[in-house]
Amino acid sequence: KRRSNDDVHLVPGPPSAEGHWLWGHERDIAHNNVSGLYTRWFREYGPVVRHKGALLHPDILSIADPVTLKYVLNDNYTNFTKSVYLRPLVDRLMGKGIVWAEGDLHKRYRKALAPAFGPAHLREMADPIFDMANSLRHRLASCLQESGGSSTLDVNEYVQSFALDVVCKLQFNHDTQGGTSEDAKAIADAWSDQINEGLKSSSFYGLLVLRMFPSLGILPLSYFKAQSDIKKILSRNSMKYIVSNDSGMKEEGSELTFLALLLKRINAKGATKLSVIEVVENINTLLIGGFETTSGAIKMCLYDLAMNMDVQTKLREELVSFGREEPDFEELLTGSRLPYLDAVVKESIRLHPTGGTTDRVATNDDVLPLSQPIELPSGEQVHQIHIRAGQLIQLPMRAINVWEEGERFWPERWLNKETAPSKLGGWSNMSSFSEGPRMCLGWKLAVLEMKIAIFTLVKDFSFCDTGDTIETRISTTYQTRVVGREHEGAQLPMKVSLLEKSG
Ligand code: HEM
Repeated sequence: KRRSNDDVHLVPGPPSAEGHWLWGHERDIAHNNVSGLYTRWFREYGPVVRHKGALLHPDILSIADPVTLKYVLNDNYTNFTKSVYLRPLVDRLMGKGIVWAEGDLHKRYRKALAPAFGPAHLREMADPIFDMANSLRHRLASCLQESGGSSTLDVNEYVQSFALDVVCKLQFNHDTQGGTSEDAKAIADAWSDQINEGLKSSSFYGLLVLRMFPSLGILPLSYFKAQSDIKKILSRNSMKYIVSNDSGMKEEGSELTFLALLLKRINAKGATKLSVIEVVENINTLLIGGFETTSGAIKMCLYDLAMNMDVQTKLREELVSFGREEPDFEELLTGSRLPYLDAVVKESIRLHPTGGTTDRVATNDDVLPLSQPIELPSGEQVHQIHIRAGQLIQLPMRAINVWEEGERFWPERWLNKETAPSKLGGWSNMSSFSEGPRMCLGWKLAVLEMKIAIFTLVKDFSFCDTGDTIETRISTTYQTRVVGREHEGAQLPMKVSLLEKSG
């Protein structure tokens, strides 16, 4: 009945026979590098692709067409919610905050949270972020000095401690002392447990079964338990600051923490009023949303530089010749004085959108517009796709970004209007932070943090490839591990050396 009522069956895609009878194409997607299969399919079949779902799930649509994306994420976004696969996962990890919310609740949260990311507040964040980047630089330098100036390190670990440092400082004005405080250790350990659980094949099957039977989320499986543990730790942490009335705010108007800003909403009147529980769930959301994604982006940028030493050298020359210890907020955000740093960061975010992939489900029947018609074998052209309520749509961000622009790491593309991406919506015509009314709220902070970290680290250290083959997988977000040493879990080894001038 479904097939006769919509156009999904007309959309081209990989043959059903290529997919597993029970797991469809979804198992192959999960067992390939992030977005790897989607990239191949978009090239082969065009920017809208149909593939087979697991466990007899109706066919799934995956989209890279800019016109269709704009329709789903922007023009008619209220008709497309996150799926029963994604929302419970978000709830288990961080609660029913802004990432989980839909409809009016989402609008209310967005209005309440947006001021935390306004320009005035962001400007105040740059100095503390530089302080934490310098403390990371010292930690790394002293570790390398102990081993003669050079060593193979899991860059993941160092960058994660920095990102956690930053987010705890901005949330609560809590100093994690380079990730060594009790609170920071509890969060980091619980986080890496759930990432490593998520990398196991069992979690892939577990999540698909859960998509079919959402109520099974209460089963005591280790992956689900690891996710709930994170939420418990985060909520306990947030409540501690709320109950002790220590929001980290020193005085009105100065160093406003996220928590202080949100606590003001408890006494607010009207649409932006929040309850204590709503504050906790949103603070948890900002902590996780701001921690893992940004640390992933910094680590992947260092990896890109390690794999492209000519780019690393060219970038270092720009940073060293900058002339001052630190660029200011505007110089960082606009890239005006550091154009190559800006290009490197954009190129890395294009190739490694650390949010990984996201999805949407149509709540009502709808018609998807296309930028180019689909040509059927009969020669007939399909100019739009009728879909039914319940249609699942995948948005594989990496494949979307590389579909027209290519997979080569080439920062120079951003230095010229002719070669810079221009077709997609979202920041710098990329899907990495999504687009429309649900676009990433923290994108400016993420870019600021990334640039500060890369600026500070690349001036003083060199990052080289170890020769290990690195594979990328999604476990909540974009993860890396070493082929042949998958059992060691998420990691990103690199040979890091202290450059002479700072020795
Ligand atoms: C490189 C780092 C980051 C990336 C790649 C990233 C990516 C994304 C993406 C793709 C979404 C949309 C997800 C969807 O709708 O399905 C999103 C939403 C969101 N992000 Fe980020 N993010 C990053 C950093 C941050 C930071 C630093 C924060 C805040 C501290 C943050 C807070 C949020 C919030 C609150 C939302 C929900 C927005 C809404 O639904 O209205 N993100 N992010």
